[in-house]
Amino acid sequence: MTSSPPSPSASRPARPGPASSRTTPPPGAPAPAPSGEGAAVMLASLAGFDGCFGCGSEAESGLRIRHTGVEDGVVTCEFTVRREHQGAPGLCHGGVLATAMDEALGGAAWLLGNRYVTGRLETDYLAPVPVGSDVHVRAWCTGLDGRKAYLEGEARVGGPDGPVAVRAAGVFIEVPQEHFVPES
Ligand SMILES: CCCCCCCCCCCCCC(=O)SCCNC(=O)CCNC(=O)[C@H](O)C(C)(C)COP(=O)(O)OP(=O)(O)OC[C@H]1O[C@@H](n2cnc3c(N)ncnc32)[C@H](O)[C@@H]1OP(=O)(O)O
Repeated sequence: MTSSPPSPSASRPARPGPASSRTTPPPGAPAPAPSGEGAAVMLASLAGFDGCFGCGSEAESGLRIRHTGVEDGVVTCEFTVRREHQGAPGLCHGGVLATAMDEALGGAAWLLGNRYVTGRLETDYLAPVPVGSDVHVRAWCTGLDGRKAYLEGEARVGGPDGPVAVRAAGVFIEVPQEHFVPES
């Protein structure tokens, strides 16, 4: 009689959530109440800037991520994996997917009504993402602690309810406008 190997779900422990201790808000850190006002103020402050590698229309080599909405504090965006995004043959590069997560978590941070930069970004890759895929990303804030905003997000393949390919958690740090360098 031949025996078959145990199924992955039987042999491996369940995967933990995306956040490590460094991307988990400290006990008591408030989760912000959703508000559309912060997004409006921040979008106005970015008016005329199209150079973002993630979402900028003027960034020719960028991902051209499309921001599709904000609801109850959750930011949604999407992009299509092109040939130039490959890592291994036929599959999206992990750094490209990390960029998309950075963009979405960053958007959920800026939604809070202040300017934030990425301090730490953690990513779990759960499934390969083929070239040609539409990748749907969502992100939300899990807590605020002084200048630190804690964020989580996930990327799904093929549609908003498709299989989860990436999960991410991060800490974004609030900075003043003067942190940025004016374009020359
Ligand atoms: C819908 C809305 C759409 C909006 C669209 C817009 C989308 C935009 C999307 C954009 C997406 C793309 C986004 C991008 O690509 S952002 C570009 C990539 N990121 C950077 O360039 C950041 C580079 N780093 C720095 O500039 C400085 O180190 C910063 C400013 C971050 C801190 O230096 P600063 O001297 O100012 O502050 P501090 O050192 O006193 O630290 C302050 C607090 O922060 C805590 N800390 C610091 N580092 C980390 C860390 N790694 N993990 C955890 N925590 C960290 C630190 O412990 C301290 O906590 P506490 O001691 O107070 O408790």
